[in-house]
Amino acid sequence: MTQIIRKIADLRALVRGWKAAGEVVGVVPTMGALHDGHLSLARAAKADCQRVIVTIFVNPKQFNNPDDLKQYPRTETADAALLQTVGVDVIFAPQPDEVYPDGFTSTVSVGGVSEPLEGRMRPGHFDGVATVVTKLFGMTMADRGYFGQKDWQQLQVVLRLVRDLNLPITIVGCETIREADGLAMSSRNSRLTPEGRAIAGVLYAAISTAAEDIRAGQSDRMAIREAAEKLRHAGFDRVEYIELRDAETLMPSDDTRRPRRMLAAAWLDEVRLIDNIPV
Ligand SMILES: Nc1ncnc2c1ncn2[C@@H]1O[C@H](COP(=O)(O)OP(=O)(O)OP(=O)(O)O)[C@@H](O)[C@H]1O
Ligand SMILES: CC(C)(CO)[C@@H](O)C(=O)[O-]
Ligand code: BAL
Repeated sequence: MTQIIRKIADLRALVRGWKAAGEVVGVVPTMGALHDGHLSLARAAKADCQRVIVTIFVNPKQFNNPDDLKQYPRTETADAALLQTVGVDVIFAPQPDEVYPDGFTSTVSVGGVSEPLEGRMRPGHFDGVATVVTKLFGMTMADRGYFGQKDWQQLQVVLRLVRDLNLPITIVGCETIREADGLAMSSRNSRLTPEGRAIAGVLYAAISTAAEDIRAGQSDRMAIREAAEKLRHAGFDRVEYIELRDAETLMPSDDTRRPRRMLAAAWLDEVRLIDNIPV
């Protein structure tokens, strides 16, 4: 039976018991409105760990856009039913004042990898993510943390955070789960209109073709320009960025000996879609 816990003290008491019994604890941090992408992380955690905690917390500190925070989908009852089917032990779903009580003033800020791309477009976003993730690791005392590659830059930020602060947790990056047309599953997809949803798969198709063309010898700049054209032609409202970067540092890179990643963000129906693939 999946248990819902809202208080940090209750969670810690339970986890202490598990740890005393020598059990490995996995955590899957989420903001809820769960889909198969999240469930794949929970399943990966179940495969590796004796105990699995899924956290559901719409973290106000990582939203730079108040409308985005207000409109963020909240579906806790359905989420709990889904997590029950995966055999998750605990849903930790605290209220904001449990996580950020009066007098809270600390911020965790990861340099370098947090700064470009999402960091530039969503000022303060990764400080909010790094702060809450550090707190969730502390609250859950988990041995392993599961994150999706869909949020590639976030995964690199978390890996850097754990290395820099010597946090006693192993981070596992899990593959992006996609809809049949290639669209990366995301809670925000539910805000697309039927017309928008019909063209949203072009984002993955366009960056996949660009990556193939680059591997075949086309210039990075030309391949990226063609991908952006395809998005505009399909009906995307705005392409925020399509960039080829070092996969770990997220800095511009033409060093083909190191892993590189193509990352993109584009607007459709006032929904901001992101995606990324290896090159
Ligand atoms: N399609 C997916 N495949 C694999 N992991 C995913 C996918 N979508 C989200 N995740 C991962 O699930 C975790 C929680 O993400 P989050 O709750 O923000 O969901 P989301 O669907 O990405 O929502 P958003 O609309 O905010 O992008 C993150 O580690 C994220 O990378
Ligand atoms: C990791 C996370 C749960 C932190 O709030 C969030 O950024 C997310 O859902 O990817
Ligand atoms: N999925 C990353 C969290 C966010 O977009 O705020």
